[in-house]
Amino acid sequence: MAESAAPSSSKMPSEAPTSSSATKSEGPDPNLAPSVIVLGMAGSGKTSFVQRLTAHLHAKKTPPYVVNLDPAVRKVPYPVNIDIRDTVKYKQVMTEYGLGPNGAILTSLNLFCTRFDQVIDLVRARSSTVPLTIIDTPGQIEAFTWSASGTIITEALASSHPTVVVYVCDSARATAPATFMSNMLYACSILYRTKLPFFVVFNKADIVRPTFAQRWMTDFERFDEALEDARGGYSNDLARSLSLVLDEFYGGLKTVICSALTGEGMDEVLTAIGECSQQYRDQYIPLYAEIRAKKAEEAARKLKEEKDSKADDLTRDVQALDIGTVRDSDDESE
Ligand SMILES: Nc1nc2c(ncn2[C@@H]2O[C@H](COP(=O)(O)OP(=O)(O)OP(=O)(O)O)[C@@H](O)[C@H]2O)c(=O)[nH]1
Repeated sequence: MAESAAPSSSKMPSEAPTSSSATKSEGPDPNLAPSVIVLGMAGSGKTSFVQRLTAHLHAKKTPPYVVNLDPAVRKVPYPVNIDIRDTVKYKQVMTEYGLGPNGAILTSLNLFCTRFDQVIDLVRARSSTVPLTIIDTPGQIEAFTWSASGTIITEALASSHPTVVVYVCDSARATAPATFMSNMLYACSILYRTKLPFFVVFNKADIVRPTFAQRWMTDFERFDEALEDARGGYSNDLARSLSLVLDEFYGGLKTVICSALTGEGMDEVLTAIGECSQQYRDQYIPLYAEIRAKKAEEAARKLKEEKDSKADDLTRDVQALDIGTVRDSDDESE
């Protein structure tokens, strides 16, 4: 890792890790600086957004701590503190294990995540001197959001200190109602999967003003009209139904309009991060405590079941032994 703690990539884990040593047993510290996980579809502008937000914070003389989790990116255009590429060589992973691009990204993340506890330690150590930690993720969103290592990394951060998810949406592409709906479905699934405080950034506002998207989220009729204009047949019917389903999701959703190109909206992004960090303290920590208590209860129940079943086996063995002993002594007396 750039503040380097390097897991060796010479051995490929046979499958994705299933648990993390990164999970801090003592529970989250709400007073540490928040970590911001930046997600979004390929090309939505995640890296440009991280670059702009980093520059914005540098200009305010409060530089952030920055982590790059994209092993396949050729050039990182911002000052990075921890870079997955210093630890895992993506091209080497590809040739060594005969993998395609996506398999190599997943494997690189798996390798990195086995030592993510060291990243957490570094992030926590810097927490008193930086306003926030920004985490850039791989281009293919599913490599992070639907992988075991993505879940482990997210949970390791969330169980350590305030963690916020930012979903970057490409406003220019979202003008098509079906693409907009795909983005919203993705955003919604990430929210329900991570349960973390969350907001959507409508990026590339310099190309298209994303006020249309905000209107679609608050006024179903407007979205319906856009669907009529798009004339997409079955997919429009589907988008219409989904829009009604997503109504509740839209209701509690924070959105920010920004442009990573011009720098528009960066103060609003910082405000949203602040609000989400507070939401983490007020809502996620109690939820997390509840989840931990449930898990501990479940583990204790399983342990007791195992012990009881072993005790039953032992009793049966002893009984069988007794019967054998009685038979043996009967045989002897005969
Ligand atoms: N006009 C404009 N272009 C942008 C903006 N943000 C990003 N771009 C452009 O969009 C393209 C993709 O941006 P990236 O930052 O590489 O997007 P990404 O999501 O990190 O891409 P991958 O990680 O490769 O999926 C680049 O050509 C950027 O210059 C923006 O706010 N306005």
